[in-house]
Amino acid sequence: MKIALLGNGAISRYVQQAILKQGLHIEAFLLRPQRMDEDHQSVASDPAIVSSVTALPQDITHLIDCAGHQGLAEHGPAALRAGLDVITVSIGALADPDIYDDLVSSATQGGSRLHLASGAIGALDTLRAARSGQLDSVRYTGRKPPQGWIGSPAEQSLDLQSSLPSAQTHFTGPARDAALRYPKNANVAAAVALAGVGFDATEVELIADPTISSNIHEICASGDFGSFTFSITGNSLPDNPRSSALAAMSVVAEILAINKPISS
Ligand SMILES: NC(=O)C1=CN([C@@H]2O[C@H](COP(=O)(O)OP(=O)(O)OC[C@H]3O[C@@H](n4cnc5c(N)ncnc54)[C@H](OP(=O)(O)O)[C@@H]3O)[C@@H](O)[C@H]2O)C=CC1
Ligand SMILES: O=C([O-])CC(=O)C(=O)O
Repeated sequence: MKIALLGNGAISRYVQQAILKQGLHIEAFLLRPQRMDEDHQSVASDPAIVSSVTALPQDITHLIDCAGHQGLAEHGPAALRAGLDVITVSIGALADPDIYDDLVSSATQGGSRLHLASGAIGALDTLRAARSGQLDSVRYTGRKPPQGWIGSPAEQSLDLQSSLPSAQTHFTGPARDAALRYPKNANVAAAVALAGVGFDATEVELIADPTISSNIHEICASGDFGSFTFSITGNSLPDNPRSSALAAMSVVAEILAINKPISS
């Protein structure tokens, strides 16, 4: 397994430290051209720093996308066409039908696969199993402290900088709209949609809540299997209040799963 990392933000930095502890090496970083001069020696010995898939070393087998929707849309298809497996946490990008189709046709062409990390949520296995029967309804609620929504459309309806008097809903609608409008905040909505009833039938509510200090994600689903409610209170990454630590951990888990003879 020869790994290249796409992006060098909060999730990428967590992944770098975690996989090095597991004895895996980072062979290359795929970064924006203006980021190529930054120092990455602390986490990888002499990595290649490139700004396109074609410039990656020939022996790279996996591209790990920690760069968000734009990064996946820009580099994912080229990597898949070149035969690299791609692991991504930028799942909301798949809500755009053009990007989705491009990723599917590129993987088919390259004989490669796109692996979706589970991200900041759990219970996706339950949804996947439940949809084999009739899955009637799936509702996802994402709740973060006000600062977790900074830089999102929540800013248009709420003053996130001053203290909100109470929890405020700033989005209700289908998962497709949530994922496309909140590229840094609603990847979980996309993961829930893809595992369950799809982007258009999954109902989403997004809430800025001044009474909490963690990111709380909840799924309520019902169908032939019965019903379930899943809730997780996720700590943020120290470098980015928007992103839960579990999202970065799920990327690490996905990388480690690739070399295991038994997948669990
Ligand atoms: N599935 C899930 O549950 C979750 C998914 N996410 C997704 O993960 C993404 C990353 O999160 P996080 O690490 O916290 O965010 P950060 O903003 O800390 O890091 C993003 C990194 O990606 C880089 N980047 C962005 N676009 C490109 C590009 N086109 N080419 C190369 N590099 C690029 C940024 O570079 P620069 O600084 O130059 O912009 C930056 O280094 C989020 O945007 C979100 O979409 C996040 C949390 C949970
Ligand atoms: O990290 C989280 O808690 C969730 C998140 O940002 C996303 O779904 O994009």
